[in-house]
Amino acid sequence: MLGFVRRIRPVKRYIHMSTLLLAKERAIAVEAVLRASKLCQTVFQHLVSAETISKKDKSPVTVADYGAQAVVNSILHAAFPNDPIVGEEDSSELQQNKATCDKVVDLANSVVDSPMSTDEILKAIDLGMYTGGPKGRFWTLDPIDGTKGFLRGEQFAVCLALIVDGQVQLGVLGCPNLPVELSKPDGERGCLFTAVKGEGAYMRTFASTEERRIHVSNTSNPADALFCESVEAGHSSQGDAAKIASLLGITKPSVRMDSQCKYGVLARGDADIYLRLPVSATYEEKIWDHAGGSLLVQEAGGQTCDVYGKPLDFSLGRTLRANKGVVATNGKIHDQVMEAVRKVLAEKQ
Ligand SMILES: Nc1ncnc2c1ncn2[C@@H]1O[C@H](COP(=O)(O)OS(=O)(=O)O)[C@@H](OP(=O)(O)O)[C@H]1O
Ligand SMILES: [Mg+2]
Ligand SMILES: [Mg+2]
Ligand SMILES: [Mg+2]
Repeated sequence: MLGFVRRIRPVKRYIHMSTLLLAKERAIAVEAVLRASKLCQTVFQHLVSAETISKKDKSPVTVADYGAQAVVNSILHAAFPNDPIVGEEDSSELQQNKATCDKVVDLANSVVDSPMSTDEILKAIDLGMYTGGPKGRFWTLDPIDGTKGFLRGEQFAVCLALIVDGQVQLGVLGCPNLPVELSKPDGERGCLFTAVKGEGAYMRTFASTEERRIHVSNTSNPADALFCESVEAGHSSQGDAAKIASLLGITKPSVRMDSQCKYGVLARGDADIYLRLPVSATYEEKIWDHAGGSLLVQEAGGQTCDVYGKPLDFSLGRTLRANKGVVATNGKIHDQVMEAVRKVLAEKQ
């Protein structure tokens, strides 16, 4: 009996220690995402579309994008100085525009404890230039995912994830404009989703620190499923999503939403399928657009893969270059959804 106790004790201690270690990363990530979300909310509420700059890829980038990346990166760097960061933005264009740069500095300093100089802010943004890869640990940040949603006054998210040896271990999504209950759009808004690998998925509101465990839906008949997809028609790939829905017998209109908020609503059971079909042969999905959200769905009991059924591979650099598109479901209807995706994609060959 004593021998048995001796054998299990070290195991217990190991589990406890690993949870504690993860707890620091989780707490810092939550703090960073909440502060960046606060910054985004300030801009969101006083949005002036003239403040957007057109980047080469024509996606709108706002002062909030840069400010949020500066805030998250500086908080991460203070807590984990050796951790590299794969962030969406860099400061090259910002450095050419002093007026925007001054706004970013003021905005970032409005949510951090110790004010940073312009130079410190630019350096913090550029901490995000890591290339990613298969070894070691790094963070990946999308300071505002769904910039188009942000500019339209709809859904956007601050998305942060920790990747260790190619596996997503922690994901935190701040969704400042997401209704706490999707069916009550006039009710409270602001949701924070957190998932640690092996420890489940959680949601809290911005107004309260109380977390509740979340789970995907129980929908087991694909015909009853609710689809969630991007607002951009282009991401639905010329009616292919509609064909897939029709093969599954789905008659309900899809919920269209920008950003990784889609993973959040799937994880908490408000939708059953998130479909992201490949938009072009050459587009590679970015790791920061999927890392946190895909872990969240898995930890809530769902499944994620690409349109060919391959696991999302976060070990190949800044993009998911081995994958095409994304399919995320509540798990129960995953096989039927994948079968319909296969059929519709095969018709195109
Ligand atoms: N051509 C193309 N194909 C696929 N994906 C693209 C493409 N262009 C951009 N992006 C990325 O989509 C991110 C926004 O995803 P959403 O799901 O919010 O899309 S949508 O805006 O509702 O269409 C968006 O993230 P943000 O830039 O952070 O908003 C982009 O990384
Ligand atoms: Mg972008
Ligand atoms: Mg994005
Ligand atoms: Mg972004």
